[in-house]
Amino acid sequence: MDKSTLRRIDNTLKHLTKVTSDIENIHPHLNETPNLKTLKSILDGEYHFDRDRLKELFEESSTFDEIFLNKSIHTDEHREQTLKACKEIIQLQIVKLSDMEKNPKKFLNWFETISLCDPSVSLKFAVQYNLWGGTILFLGTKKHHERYLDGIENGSILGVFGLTELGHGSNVNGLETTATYDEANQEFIINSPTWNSQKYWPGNISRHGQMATVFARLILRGVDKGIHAFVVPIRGEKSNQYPYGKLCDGVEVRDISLKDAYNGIDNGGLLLKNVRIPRENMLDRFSQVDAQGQYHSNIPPNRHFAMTMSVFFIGRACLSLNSLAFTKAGLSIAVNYAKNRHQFGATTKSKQELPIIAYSTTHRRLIPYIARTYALDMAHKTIADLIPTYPKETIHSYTSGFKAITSWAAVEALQSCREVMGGQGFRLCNRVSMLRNHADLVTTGEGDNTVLTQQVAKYLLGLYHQVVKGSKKSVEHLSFKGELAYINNLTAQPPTPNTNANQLSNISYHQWLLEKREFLLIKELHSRLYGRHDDELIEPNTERWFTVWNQSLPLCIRITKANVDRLTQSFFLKKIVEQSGSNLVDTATLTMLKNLCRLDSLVQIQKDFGFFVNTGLMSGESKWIQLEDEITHLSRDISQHASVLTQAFSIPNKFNPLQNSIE
Ligand SMILES: Cc1cc2nc3c(=O)[nH]c(=O)nc-3n(C[C@H](O)[C@H](O)[C@H](O)COP(=O)(O)OP(=O)(O)OC[C@H]3O[C@@H](n4cnc5c(N)ncnc54)[C@H](O)[C@@H]3O)c2cc1C
Repeated sequence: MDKSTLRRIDNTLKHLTKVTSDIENIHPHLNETPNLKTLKSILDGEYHFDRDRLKELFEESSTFDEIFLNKSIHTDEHREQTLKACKEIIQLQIVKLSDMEKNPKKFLNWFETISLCDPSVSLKFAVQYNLWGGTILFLGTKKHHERYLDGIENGSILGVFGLTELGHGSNVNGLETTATYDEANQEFIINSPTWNSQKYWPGNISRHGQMATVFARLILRGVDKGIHAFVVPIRGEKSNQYPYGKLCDGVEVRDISLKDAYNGIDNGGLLLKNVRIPRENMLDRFSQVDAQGQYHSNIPPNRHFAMTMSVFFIGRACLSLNSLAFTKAGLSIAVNYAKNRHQFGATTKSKQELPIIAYSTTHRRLIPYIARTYALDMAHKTIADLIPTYPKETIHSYTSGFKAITSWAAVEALQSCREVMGGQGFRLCNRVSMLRNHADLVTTGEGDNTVLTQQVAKYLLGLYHQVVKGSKKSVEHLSFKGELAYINNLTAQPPTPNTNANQLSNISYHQWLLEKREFLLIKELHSRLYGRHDDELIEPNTERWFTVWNQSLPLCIRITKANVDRLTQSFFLKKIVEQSGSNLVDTATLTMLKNLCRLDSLVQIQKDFGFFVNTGLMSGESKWIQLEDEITHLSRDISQHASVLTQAFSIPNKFNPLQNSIE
């Protein structure tokens, strides 16, 4: 990482530590209603026109009617409707494929908005644009760009991203497909040597895909050069009999029948039997094979695979936003229900039944998730701002951590919405159980969450180790940089509030707790791996190292959660400070944002209460009761504005049932 990058990160982080003191001054009361228009414009962001155009299309075109929620439809019909919907979105020409690189903010905004309609549509784009398109854009060179990018963007060349195999999912480094170079013909021979080596899962395989990027082991003169990507045609000329083209020689496909969700996607298995492709079909941005079969690469062999995979962070950010959009829709629908559903009354004699949104348990089952959704939304917006300037490895860590925590939170939130809606939550037409099932896939797709947390923990551990290794100084006297710069300002004792206010409502106190937790967890992982055991250090990359690492995997999940919670709070605060500097935002709206931030931090702290008490970071006899009361009261106070908060998500009417009555 160069010095100017480090300086820039340090400045941003310094700014973030300062913002809490500014923010405490915003008026704390929640009596006034926040401004719906202002909230909506903050959430819609600078590309709000793009959002409006897409939402207009969803409302007006019957292609976006979710027929599968009202009756059983044939899978083929669902798949064709999904493709038709994608083509109608493409016709709006809102984004270009190159926006993934040149304007990720616009691209992410677009992707989040398309996640509001049938989720199969957004996943079809994840396959077509992020994965198939992304491999050509990021791993290919000019010749590939000229040949394929336009067709991918306008939907005339539908493609597959063939990474996962039946035998290897998370550990794709172990995949078996081979690409053997045939010097005489200047061709690669792509082969699936075993049943387990078939490409398994990719969308667009079983029906629509014409081409595929296939990840395979490059074999040159009998030597395995590791995993590289190749463009392989899988279907040929189209005809009446084969509207998407007849399978090419040596290509065998199978369909992965019905799934729990995303049935508009034609996921399948792909076996390649010695399929020949020309030499130029190797995606050669990072490494090349010349006509004589000589291998050239500027990247050290041990970094090649990581480098190849590192380009896909944008797809991971898209899936994260996918699950966030599902949560927004689910919360809107559940709030509609809770407002309109009346059960029981204040007394047995009272004729007037109460809307279930009046019950304290409903507050607790919905409002913290609304707070989390706002917090994660602001965090994703901040990450989108940082993508062009931050180092790739930091963005990789952010997008991995946020994808994991956002999708896990989405499943939890949508289950809560489902239960709040009683039996109505089960009806597919009310969408919530459907959204929950789709959010569930996000915990596995684009990298299994549990596996991703190991990458975040490794990144943070590496940064920590760089500073502490070989130093005789205690941690307090070391100077951390970049992501870990916050450690330099960590005080032993928590900040005391300026006024007589309750410490638990103090945002600086939350920040201190969240920072301390992350720091202590990273320190713990470091001492397990780099500390002395029976007075000796563990040699890295040994069986013993692996045993300790393996035992520490649950800790990696905790570290990722701690890292994402800390970042979420800082990024949310940063956005609030930006808004407070604008004359357009009224005090009631700012107050609401601040209290959503406060509630989210408190809920995350409560989830890990045992840790905070056990480490002495929180003490006091009735702390748990105080924390519980604070969350209950904040949830109650915010609940009176639940409708405004969820209306600001502006879910199109078509996808937002139960707004006026329950049928
Ligand atoms: C609907 C859908 C669409 C998909 N689309 C595509 C696509 O277009 N292209 C493509 O290439 N792939 C695609 N995939 C595949 C997807 O990327 C994989 O499912 C994912 O990477 C996980 O692999 P797996 O399913 O083999 O799970 P496994 O790797 O078998 O994992 C199972 C469990 O083992 C755990 N585990 C694995 N390794 C470790 C470890 N080191 N430490 C601790 N725990 C571990 C995981 O946490 C997980 O819980 C798709 C999958 C689905 C479901």
